[in-house]
Amino acid sequence: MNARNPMPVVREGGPARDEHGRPTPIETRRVMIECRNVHKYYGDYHALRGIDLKIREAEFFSLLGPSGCGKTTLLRTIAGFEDIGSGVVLIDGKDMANVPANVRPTNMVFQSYAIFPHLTVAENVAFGLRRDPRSKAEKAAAVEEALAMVGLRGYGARAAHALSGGQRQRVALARALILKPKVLLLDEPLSALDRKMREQMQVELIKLQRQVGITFVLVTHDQEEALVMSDRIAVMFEGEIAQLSFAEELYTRPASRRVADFIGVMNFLPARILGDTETGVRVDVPGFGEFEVPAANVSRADAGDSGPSVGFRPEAVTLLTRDAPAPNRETAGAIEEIVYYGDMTYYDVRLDGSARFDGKGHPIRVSMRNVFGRDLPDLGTRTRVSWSPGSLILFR
Ligand SMILES: Nc1ncnc2c1ncn2[C@@H]1O[C@H](COP(=O)(O)OP(=O)(O)OP(=O)(O)O)[C@@H](O)[C@H]1O
Repeated sequence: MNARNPMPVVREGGPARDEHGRPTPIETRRVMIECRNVHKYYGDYHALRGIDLKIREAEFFSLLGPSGCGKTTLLRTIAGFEDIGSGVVLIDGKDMANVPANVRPTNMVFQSYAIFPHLTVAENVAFGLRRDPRSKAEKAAAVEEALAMVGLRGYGARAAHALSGGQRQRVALARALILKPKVLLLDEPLSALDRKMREQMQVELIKLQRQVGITFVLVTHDQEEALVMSDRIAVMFEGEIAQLSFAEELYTRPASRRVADFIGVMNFLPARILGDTETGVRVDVPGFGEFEVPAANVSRADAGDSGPSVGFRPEAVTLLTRDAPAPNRETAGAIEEIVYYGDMTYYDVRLDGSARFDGKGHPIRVSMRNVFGRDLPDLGTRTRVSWSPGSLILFR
């Protein structure tokens, strides 16, 4: 805060901002949703196993995990559609124990848009205001404002059944936002859309969330969607949170091999631990040889049955073309698979000596941006891979 501007600038419903108008860091914001040791049973089935989390003001938060991990159950628990076995759910500091769903400061948008096809767009949006005491004219203005917010200005008189999937989801969003909830809960809202529309709506949702400045909680099983949209992400497996981190940290510093495997593509190679040093851990990895993994890259999580391994992303190593400058470290190998994606290509490279531990050999996946007009290496070509110990993570 500076002298000219002693009060934090607070937008309606949004987070506090610094003197440059930037939102304050998420960790310092007010807690909007808190779960303390939440357990949920369906009969004998233990669906939520001690959920602890804090979601903050004006944050875009995602619950990510495979089918059946409990993310929808957790979202419905926050909304008040599910009773919990034990634990506490607080919203904006208030215990929700005896607060029914319809009076919680939350609103939910579902995958199936749940709009009424026989009503107009405006009638659908106004449905949220049916118990609102405001005058007809005031409500009509609010509807128009909500439609403008989701990019549907002037669509009010249209029949809802004549809309595209993306437009219907916008109507559902407008209907949820018109009630000015403190929290918007989104259960796989984009999963019914085709890829192009989904990507467009992802960007629009991010913009919308910034504009309205309220807390969004998104349920998704799509890791790319979670990374694109979220400030922070909770990865869930079997009713538990395996990692709760900022998107970039989750990708670059997964807390366990399982999280690493779930988020994006990750190469794993078996590692022999040679010993701890003052600055890290010395390892021996087939194809890479002996080197030291810096302490910051040593995962604290148990590697489990699979034994110690090093993991790295396809973009963490580089395929060297003939004219490349001298690399950090390099290993030779042969390209045994090529998967072309237009803007980039995956190369599966079998490194020399990669079969040293178990005789099987382990191809690694390397990604490379395609440069227009430059020839791509062919299948079977000998190549060099450049890497550095700092871009590998040790799971021990
Ligand atoms: N009403 C219910 N009665 C009994 N079991 C349920 C009920 N709802 C969910 N479950 C079970 O609880 C577990 C978690 O379900 P939930 O819907 O929360 O998973 P999810 O992570 O959202 O998965 P998906 O992406 O498939 O929806 C699943 O094993 C599911 O079968």
